[in-house]
Amino acid sequence: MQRPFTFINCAMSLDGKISTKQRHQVKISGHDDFMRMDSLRSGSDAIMVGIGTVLADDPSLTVKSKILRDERVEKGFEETPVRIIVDSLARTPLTSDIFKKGQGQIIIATSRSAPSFRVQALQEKATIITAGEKKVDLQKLALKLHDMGIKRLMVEGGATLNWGLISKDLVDEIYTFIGNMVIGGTGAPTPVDGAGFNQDELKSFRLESAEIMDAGIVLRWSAERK
Ligand SMILES: NC(=O)C1=CN([C@@H]2O[C@H](COP(=O)(O)OP(=O)(O)OC[C@H]3O[C@@H](n4cnc5c(N)ncnc54)[C@H](OP(=O)(O)O)[C@@H]3O)[C@@H](O)[C@H]2O)C=CC1
Ligand SMILES: Nc1nc(O)c(N)c(N[C@@H]2O[C@H](COP(=O)(O)O)[C@@H](O)[C@H]2O)n1
Repeated sequence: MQRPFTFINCAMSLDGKISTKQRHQVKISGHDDFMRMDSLRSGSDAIMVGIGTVLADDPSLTVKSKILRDERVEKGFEETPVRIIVDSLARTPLTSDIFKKGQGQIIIATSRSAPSFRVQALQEKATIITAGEKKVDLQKLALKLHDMGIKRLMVEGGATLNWGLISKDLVDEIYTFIGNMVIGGTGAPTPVDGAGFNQDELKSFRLESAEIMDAGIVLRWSAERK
């Protein structure tokens, strides 16, 4: 299957949480890790998030460094990589920051269950891709994105989208920044939530690097294929 090289980047607390139990965004990374993330954004053809992250964090997903934006333009790319929201029911608010900041293509990946009035409203602002009946079929979406020229895809969560991709073997690398705070909370999201694997289904990743950064550490993992 021809699909983009896909990697997840996330930041978690030392106790393995990516936001609070109220799903409020937490600044886990420090300056250097945000710069590392910006550089990963800039080197990608597209950046993807789930609708849960849009509703919780309202991210813009733009490249923050002017130097990196200028480098992209010099190479003939848009300042901002393509931004993709995985949103089965087309719930993305029309007032989202993603529509207000940055340039370039925005893709909303929906399912056939999305109400047509919401799809029509979003069509004014974004390219709509339909894949799947109730939920977005991530394998079909990956194929379509590859056909559209997206060869390197950065995923910025959240917990449920990460599960959807990893459980379908669609992830090649994971970067995890581990920060120096404890968030706690049984219901607070972790890097990968969803249904979870049974013992005989666990996915393995190989540790490629570990680098002390800010007040924490950044790990890079690559998928071990069976
Ligand atoms: N620290 C960090 O690095 C980061 C933290 N976060 C945090 O994560 C939380 C958000 O995570 P979460 O609530 O899990 O939301 P996600 O961003 O993971 O979005 C999940 C939603 O995506 C949609 N979706 C559609 N198809 C699929 C599919 N096949 N598989 C999986 N999901 C699918 C579903 O909604 P629908 O059915 O409506 O389409 C689903 O509920 C927030 O608290 C945010 O702050 C987020 C990013 C990074
Ligand atoms: N890498 C990282 N470190 C943190 O501490 C974070 N809280 C996040 N969150 C992610 O960054 C997105 C914000 O993007 P914009 O600055 O709006 O472009 C947010 O939605 C999370 O995906 N990441």
